[in-house]
Amino acid sequence: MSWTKNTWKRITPLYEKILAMPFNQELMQGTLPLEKFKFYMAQDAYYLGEFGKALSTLSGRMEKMAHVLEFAHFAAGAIEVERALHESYFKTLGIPDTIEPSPSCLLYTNFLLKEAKYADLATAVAAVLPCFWIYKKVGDHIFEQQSSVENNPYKNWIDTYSGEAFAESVQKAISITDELAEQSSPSANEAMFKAFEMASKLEWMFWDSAYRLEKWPV
Ligand SMILES: Cc1ncc(CO)c(N)n1
Ligand SMILES: Cc1ncsc1CCO
Repeated sequence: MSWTKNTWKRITPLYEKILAMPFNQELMQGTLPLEKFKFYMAQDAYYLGEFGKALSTLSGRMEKMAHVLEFAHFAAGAIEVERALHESYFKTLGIPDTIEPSPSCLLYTNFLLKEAKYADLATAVAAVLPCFWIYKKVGDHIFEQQSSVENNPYKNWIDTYSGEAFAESVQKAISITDELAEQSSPSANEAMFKAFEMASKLEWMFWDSAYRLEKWPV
């Protein structure tokens, strides 16, 4: 079984917890309070900028030219989505331009930047994969379930992550990760799993922190 197939099997209980989160359930129903969505949007803009830098670092660490190029495209894609958020939601929702990251957001982005720079290459790639794959799965799930909901105010968000362009990137990221896993030892494959699992937990925390409008304790 491929590394990614095996990993998805092991991560499924956590993925199901993510689907059941009130943030995602209410986003799907269109009932998520706007204040929570605005908080999420602002934090996600910060996230996408740092995520873009992590992908850029990974691009420069790749051995195959095809992979250098793919990760450069991913990095550009993340920054373009960030830009698009500023052009659409930021203007209409009146979100300020400078964003202080919440504790969970900073924890997640710093984890990704640290892995991208210092982890073994295969582990570093496994650390960024949940950002692609979990969003694709959540986006598809919400898209399939929301046909009964009319005029969902979060349609734009849903369309981004259930769309064809994002699907192509996700498929490429999955196949590069499997290629690197095949060239790695069983213990390296387990280190990859640990990084994937950590990033998946941080995805859960990111949604949870938005729902709670997380603040710094001091
Ligand atoms: C927190 C988070 N993870 C993943 C994605 C998908 O790029 C996103 N926009 N935000
Ligand atoms: C993972 C990801 N999220 C937003 S853009 C992007 C890279 C795809 O181009």
